[in-house]
Amino acid sequence: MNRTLRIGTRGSALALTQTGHVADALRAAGAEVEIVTIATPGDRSHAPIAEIGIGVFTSALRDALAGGEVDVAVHSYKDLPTAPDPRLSLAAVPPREDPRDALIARDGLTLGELPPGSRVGTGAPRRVAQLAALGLGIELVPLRGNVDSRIRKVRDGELDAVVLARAGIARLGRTEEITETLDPIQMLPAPAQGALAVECRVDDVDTEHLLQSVLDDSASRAAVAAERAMLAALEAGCSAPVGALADVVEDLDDDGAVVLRLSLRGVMATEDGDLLRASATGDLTAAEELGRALAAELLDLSGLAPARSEGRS
Ligand SMILES: NCc1[nH]cc(CCC(=O)O)c1CC(=O)O
Repeated sequence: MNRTLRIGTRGSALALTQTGHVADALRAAGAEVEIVTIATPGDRSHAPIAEIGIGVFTSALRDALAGGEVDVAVHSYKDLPTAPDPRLSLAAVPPREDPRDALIARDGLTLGELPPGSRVGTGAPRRVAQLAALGLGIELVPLRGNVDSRIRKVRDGELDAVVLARAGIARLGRTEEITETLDPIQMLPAPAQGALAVECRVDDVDTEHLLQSVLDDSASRAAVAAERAMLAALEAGCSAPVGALADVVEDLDDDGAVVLRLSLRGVMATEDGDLLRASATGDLTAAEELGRALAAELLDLSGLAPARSEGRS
């Protein structure tokens, strides 16, 4: 295969950095690649994500890929809608960055050190629900925009702190500005946070094989598959108050041999702001079943579940 692969990306600093890493890995494997920036309506609008809808950052990129303008699309996985796009193949999930959320606060403060009344910026309902449940007496201020502009609000004194994905801060080379990485016991990340999704057209099998062999990490793929299956089964979409985190853990089988398994934790906020939590462990090869089972448990806890015996398709 000696054509140049055109890799589509959003134009934000974060997206360009992420895509740059993917391009470097493909070049190191001998491929010729070219990066093409695609503007998305999500980049142009300043409205809250909950208002402009799921997929604002990703659908223009997917259309450009399906329409043949580019051959590969690189997304932040957590920004993708849960519904599969039949035109495209998820060819690779590269090794995942640290999936946790992080605090950037004034004066090096941690969450527990923020005085009551502190103004903490975050737009995501998932983060709002989990921060509110900690009962710290902080004021949660709606916030969006790119990583740089969010951090600047702390530097400018407009906010006392912001909560962001650690992975985004790390990819921009700014980890030294983090004042606390939040423990998933307090703050479960968004499903697929810290992971990238690398797509190609479903009929482009040469590109699919190249992406898969050069970039795919099976442990990251399995962890993210469990989290996303949980989210999809909760029919929640990307801005709903759902957190999930799967870890690959070592376990012993019946004969005492070490096997790798997936350990999945999930949290869902009710309309009253209560947090429902559940966790389960399952086979690495049955990630989606594990995610669906945990979603069913959370729905049971919420009282919203259809009777288990009816099954959820
Ligand atoms: N929706 C915005 C978005 N999409 C991906 C990341 C960070 C990188 C990642 O999670 O992969 C961010 C910023 C944030 O949530 O702080």
